[in-house]
Amino acid sequence: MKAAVVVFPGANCDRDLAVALRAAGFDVAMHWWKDAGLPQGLDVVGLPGGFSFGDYLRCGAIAARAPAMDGVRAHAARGGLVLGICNGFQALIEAGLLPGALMRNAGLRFVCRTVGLETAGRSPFTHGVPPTLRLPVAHHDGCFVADDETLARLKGEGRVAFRYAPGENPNGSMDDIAGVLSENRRVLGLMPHPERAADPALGPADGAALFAALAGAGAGAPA
Ligand SMILES: NC(=O)CC[C@H](N)C(=O)O
Repeated sequence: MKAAVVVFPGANCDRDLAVALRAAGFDVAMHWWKDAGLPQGLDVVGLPGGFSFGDYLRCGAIAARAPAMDGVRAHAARGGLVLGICNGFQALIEAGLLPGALMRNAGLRFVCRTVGLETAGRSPFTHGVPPTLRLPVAHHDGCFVADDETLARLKGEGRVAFRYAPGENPNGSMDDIAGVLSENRRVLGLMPHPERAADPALGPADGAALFAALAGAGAGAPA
């Protein structure tokens, strides 16, 4: 199984994401943001967390317009799997691959802590992931908002992949939304960081289940 991680200037989770994907069994290529055209035969494209282009304009706005994103769009259009974590989630929204917006946290502060999550939607990213897990968050623009119609669609179509556990919403996201899926459920944007909690040798490893799900999906397991 093949994966690529797109590296933007200012990304700080690209290596962690590659390590987690490799541990789950993927061959991982690092793909520089300014190179158009992703490697052939990819199962998964990962957009890492961080501060791409210094978070100028809006978080993820410049990354969304990088040459590599044309390849990401083409991969998604073919039904390929795309995982955007934190800044990667922001870039997927800015690129129009996921709906809604990620606004400044409700408390107007950078939030860096571990939060409880509930697995909500069925998808290639959640198959076999336990119903509750704990993952770290680290962001200042993580407050998911959407208009009423979009929110109703996301909920009605089971496209909320993860919610913050009751009382643990760190950023004021509507309906406690922590992660959303595309219409075909093969693009996931997730604010918490599974790649920072994926190796039991380093501490809690609830995030590993998500990469195992992806590996299963890449190998043709049911979504
Ligand atoms: N950890 C991250 O990816 C941070 C995302 C973004 N720079 C923010 O702070 O909201």
